[in-house]
Amino acid sequence: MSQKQLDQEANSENNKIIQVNQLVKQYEGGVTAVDNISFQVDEGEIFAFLGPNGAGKSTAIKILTTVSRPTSGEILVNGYNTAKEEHRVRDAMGVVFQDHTLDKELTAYENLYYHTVLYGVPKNERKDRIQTMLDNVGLWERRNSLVKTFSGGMKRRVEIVRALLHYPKILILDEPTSGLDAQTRFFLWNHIDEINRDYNITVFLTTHNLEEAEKVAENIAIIDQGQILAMGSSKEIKAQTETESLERAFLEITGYDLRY
Ligand SMILES: Nc1ncnc2c1ncn2[C@@H]1O[C@H](COP(=O)(O)OP(=O)(O)OP(=O)(O)O)[C@@H](O)[C@H]1O
Repeated sequence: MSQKQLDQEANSENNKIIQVNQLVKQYEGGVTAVDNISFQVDEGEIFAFLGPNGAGKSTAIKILTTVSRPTSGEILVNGYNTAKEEHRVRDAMGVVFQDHTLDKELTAYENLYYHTVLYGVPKNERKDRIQTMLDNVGLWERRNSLVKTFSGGMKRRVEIVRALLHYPKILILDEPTSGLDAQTRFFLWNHIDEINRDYNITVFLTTHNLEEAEKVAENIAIIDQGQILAMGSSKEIKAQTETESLERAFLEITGYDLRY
């Protein structure tokens, strides 16, 4: 048995679908955006990665999603190294980035179809998957509209569909609800919760909305200045800080000073 197979067997045994080991990222000019962090995410859990502006969340997500490489340390996704086995890692995950990334000049259907081609979804399954998933977010009727005519909430719903079309094991959401109205936020969190429960998809998310994180996440890591300052369930973090809400616990842990 190869080392890779042994590693993967070990991972599946203890169910750690994301393993972050002593991760460091230094940018040119000397900023240490991620400063030796380690944590693990169990398969099937909803994990929230929280921190103030500039804490290092996006930097860590870029490494996790193979967009950037670590200075040292590593991230293993489903047993594969994000810096060395990019394709395997990308196949295992669906990503919704903070900024909208759909092609505005194409229709919703065209955007999604393009993704199924790119990710090798079998040809005879493409239309059905798109129809079922667009239906689930209430947008099948709008499939032939150009994305540039969509509201922010509609775009986000299409982006979540796109992230799921190739049946990933992990869904990565970087501030999925920022700038969206209460109705869309309510809908999206319920949808994410449902996907997680029905298909055992692991969800790794960042958000500045701590109330929403508290409702949806089973485990939370709080990062600031590149370092993890607290980790556990919302209940555990509140108990550690003797606070009543995650928002207050977060402020106690990361401090009350404004960030630049
Ligand atoms: N390309 C870059 N070059 C140099 N420094 C960078 C670069 N990208 C980010 N940084 C710095 O690294 C640190 C972490 O930034 P990062 O964007 O990862 O934080 P964040 O937690 O995602 O913040 P936000 O909540 O505002 O999105 C900050 O000090 C930031 O200024």
